[in-house]
Amino acid sequence: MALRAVSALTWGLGGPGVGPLRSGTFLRCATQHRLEKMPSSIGFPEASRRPFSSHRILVDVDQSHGVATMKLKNPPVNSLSLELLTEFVISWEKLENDKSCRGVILTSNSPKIFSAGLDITDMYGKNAAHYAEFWKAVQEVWLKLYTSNMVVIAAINGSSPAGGCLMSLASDYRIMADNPKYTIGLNETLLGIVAPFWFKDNLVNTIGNRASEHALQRGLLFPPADALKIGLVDQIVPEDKVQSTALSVMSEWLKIPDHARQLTKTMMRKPTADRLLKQREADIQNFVSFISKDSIQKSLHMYLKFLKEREK
Ligand SMILES: CCCCCCCCC/C=C/C(=O)SCCNC(=O)CCNC(=O)[C@H](O)C(C)(C)COP(=O)(O)OP(=O)(O)OC[C@H]1O[C@@H](n2cnc3c(N)ncnc32)[C@H](O)[C@@H]1OP(=O)(O)O
Repeated sequence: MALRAVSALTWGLGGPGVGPLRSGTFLRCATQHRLEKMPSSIGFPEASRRPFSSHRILVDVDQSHGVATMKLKNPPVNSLSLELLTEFVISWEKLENDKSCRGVILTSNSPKIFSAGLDITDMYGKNAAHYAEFWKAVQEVWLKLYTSNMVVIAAINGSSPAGGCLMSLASDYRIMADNPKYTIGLNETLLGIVAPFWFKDNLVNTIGNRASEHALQRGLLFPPADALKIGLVDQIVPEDKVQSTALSVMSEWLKIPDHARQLTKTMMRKPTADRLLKQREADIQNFVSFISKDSIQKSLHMYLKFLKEREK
């Protein structure tokens, strides 16, 4: 609340930063000054924190800095189940409605896995109604992340295949733990399934057409250094610095006046989001008929078996 109040009083605009005063001079806003002093390595002072949570989502809002940290918590591998996706949307809407929240750091509660991607058990052995509900929830989470007015930074503190990679791609900036054991990428073809057009669009917008063609066809999973090389992530940092780096990057992004940044983001992303919005129902039907095929169910069965039986 305090952030909006200061900027609205000063310029009559929605976001802080550098803006024109009535006299025509320019001044740095008090909020921006506070952000520059934001401690990036020690976390938030207790007094300004407001945590809330559900079974699978933990949120900690630092109201004085306008930044929330959202952690996925779905052991053992943070798979994106229907329940998690549903809880995600509810928590996200809560943050969108909180006028004091200008940025979200999206991360995982598990130390080694950001997210194992879509929960395969939600795509295997269920009925058409379940598949439709599940896919609608996947679409909703992507649309919320991709079109959010808030600054979204993915703090990728572990492996991030498929749907986990998609959540990162939908963020504004990606910071990954520099551990060669972790990988990130859209590996759908390895499961015998196909990344839908909007996964592909988001990837192409991020790393370009040729790199996407290569990565998607082969279902490549990139270790952090390679992900950085192709622009799949923006920064790699030692494992224990992921959260503090995310906080300091966030403070840089929040120096930009919200209204200007938001309009720019909309200009860049709306055509891609609209492509899905225009054919959302058809995309659900495509998914349901594709995933219900015997051959695809067989592939998923084999993949689950492979996961259970492979040597660790
Ligand atoms: C036309 C177009 C239309 C549309 C066409 C359709 C488009 C669909 C798009 C799909 C997008 C996706 O995200 S598909 C999901 C892709 N995800 C993946 O391939 C990741 C697979 N998982 C892994 O690689 C690993 O589990 C990893 C995350 C690195 C963690 O390794 P660990 O060694 O720590 O853990 P594991 O022992 O492997 O896993 C622990 C348990 O979790 C299970 N598990 C692992 N990943 C799981 C998952 N995604 N969903 C469910 N369960 C999972 C394992 O089977 C184990 O079960 P138990 O043995 O019983 O304990």
